[in-house]
Amino acid sequence: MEYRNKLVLAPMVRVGTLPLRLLAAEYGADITYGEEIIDHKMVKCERRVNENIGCTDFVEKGTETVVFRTCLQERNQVVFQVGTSDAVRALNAAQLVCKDVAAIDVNMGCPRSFSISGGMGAALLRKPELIADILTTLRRNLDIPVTCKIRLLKCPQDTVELARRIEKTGISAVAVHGRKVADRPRDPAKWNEIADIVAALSIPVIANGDVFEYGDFERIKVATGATSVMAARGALWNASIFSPVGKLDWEDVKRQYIRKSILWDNDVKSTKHTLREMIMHYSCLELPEGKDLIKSETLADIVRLYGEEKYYQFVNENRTMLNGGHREGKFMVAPEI
Ligand SMILES: Cc1cc2nc3c(=O)[nH]c(=O)nc-3n(C[C@H](O)[C@H](O)[C@H](O)COP(=O)(O)O)c2cc1C
Repeated sequence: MEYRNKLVLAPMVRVGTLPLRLLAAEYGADITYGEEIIDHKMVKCERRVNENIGCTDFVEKGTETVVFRTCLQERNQVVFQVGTSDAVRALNAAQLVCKDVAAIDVNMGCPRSFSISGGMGAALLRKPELIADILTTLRRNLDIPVTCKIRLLKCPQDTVELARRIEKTGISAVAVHGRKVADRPRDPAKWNEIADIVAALSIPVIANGDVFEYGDFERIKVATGATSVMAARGALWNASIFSPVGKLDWEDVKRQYIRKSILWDNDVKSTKHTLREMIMHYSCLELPEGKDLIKSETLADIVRLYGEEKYYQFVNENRTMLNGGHREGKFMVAPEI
């Protein structure tokens, strides 16, 4: 996969499942990261081709829990992000999925206590030897590109030093979230500190932080010198941020997202969480839509809430026809109803 001059959908837990990834790609994202999946969880999964939906699932053995769902359509652009604190376990997780995705990324930026206490995410930033072990092990044993996503350290010079060590492992690119571990999302991203890293490295840097409009892609590129740009919240709120013709009305984007959730039978928790975030940004959860969404327990409830019964019925009655296209390498497109 080529990492230069790309628009990238950032990894987002619960949000970056198949419907949002495909929607972002339709609007113009070149590379789409999946949500972080912890290696412990992934190694308990088996790969299953899901003939009914027309996708490939990684399902926790002994359960029907889908941990990761992907499809042929995104094969050349989807990145599997793993949460890990151990090179061998990370490799085992990556080997399960590497034939179905375009690249593997290691999360080295997550500040949540769950990650830190497990030695994962941002905890890795303090362990350059372990970083080198994980990245080198993945790179030597996988045929697809390996990358990582970091945050800034307290001292800019230390971040540059760490980035140089990361580059030496031979990975294909590094994504830099321009915030420090202790920073909150409302703190402005430090584009100037991303620029220091870009200046020090030869591999592509993917700049991340505070991209909310299409024009911000160019602004952050100019400010940092980075070749590629990654957007998280801007894309979660309105996936058409990737469209060069400008953002579409969020109600239209929301409808497309719901239809993709139906088409790919998305986990209701993911669909609900993503819609909740959109509503909280553009509207208010206290209004009837938000209240009804909170009460929804199944995808069918969400279908009723948004008046998508006809579409739901069409998809469910025509899965065989839709999936036939998938098998032939064409892609599933349900007509407008
Ligand atoms: C809902 C949500 C979930 C996130 N989950 C992940 C994740 O799984 N892995 C990761 O590396 N970063 C995760 N992040 C961080 C984003 O990828 C990104 O680095 C951060 O939000 C800054 O980008 P932004 O200013 O465009 O939002 C998440 C952010 C949000 C808002």
